[in-house]
Amino acid sequence: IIGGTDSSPGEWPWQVSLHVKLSRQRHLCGGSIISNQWILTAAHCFMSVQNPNIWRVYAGVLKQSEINENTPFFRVEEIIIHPQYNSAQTGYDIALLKLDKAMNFTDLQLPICLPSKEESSILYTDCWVIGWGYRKERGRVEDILQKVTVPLMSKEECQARYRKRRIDDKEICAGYDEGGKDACKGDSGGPLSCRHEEVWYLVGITSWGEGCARPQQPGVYTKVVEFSDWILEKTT
Ligand SMILES: COC(=O)c1cc(NC(=O)c2cccc(O)c2C)c2cc(C(=N)N)ccc2c1
Repeated sequence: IIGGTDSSPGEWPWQVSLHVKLSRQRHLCGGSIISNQWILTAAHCFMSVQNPNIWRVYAGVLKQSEINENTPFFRVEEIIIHPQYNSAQTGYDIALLKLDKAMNFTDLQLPICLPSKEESSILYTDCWVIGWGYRKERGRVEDILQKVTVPLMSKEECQARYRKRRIDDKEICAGYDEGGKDACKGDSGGPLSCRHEEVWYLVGITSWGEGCARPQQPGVYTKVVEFSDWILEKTT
């Protein structure tokens, strides 16, 4: 996260850290708890590592330094990548992780609401992107979960910023024309959370952007409401 601040314990209880354990172990992506057995994240997180057995899901953590060999984690029983996914830049950057066992909800690990299609006309004005990703383009994974507020923008405005690419209806953009606040590498898969009438909704999944926090280069997110049917089909 560029231009953000430290989060507090329990502020974003749906945020999880996805680690890969090979010879060493490291945070690769974020994700969101959407039920006691399912995590929603980005498909591009799995492009080099599709084997479910090497992934570890950490919930209820604020700092990466809290994670050690004694920290409890969930194993991944199944990775479901959207069948139309090719690359982050061409959309459908969405994936579901089925946990090997159902988690108990606590103050530190709770699900976020999926936006419903009926409410897709809501203009969200209080949106935040969070993660342990880079704080600058040539950065590294951060210790304390960072948060930054970003305004949503129209597809037309986003398309005007990304002339070389096609921004499709299943993507949503957010950011500042002057840059300076944005998600970045390592935040991928994490939530773009928007609060509406005291309830938080998972409006976007951090997907990509040209660099990070550059002027007129907004963050591009998978538009979760466009995948409601797919999510329900796969998780029920
Ligand atoms: C795996 O996720 C990404 O690669 C990756 C690469 C990006 N964009 C880059 O151009 C980039 C950023 C940092 C280092 C770097 O090498 C690149 C290519 C990303 C940019 C944003 C955003 N601006 N909202 C969000 C997630 C990103 C994930």
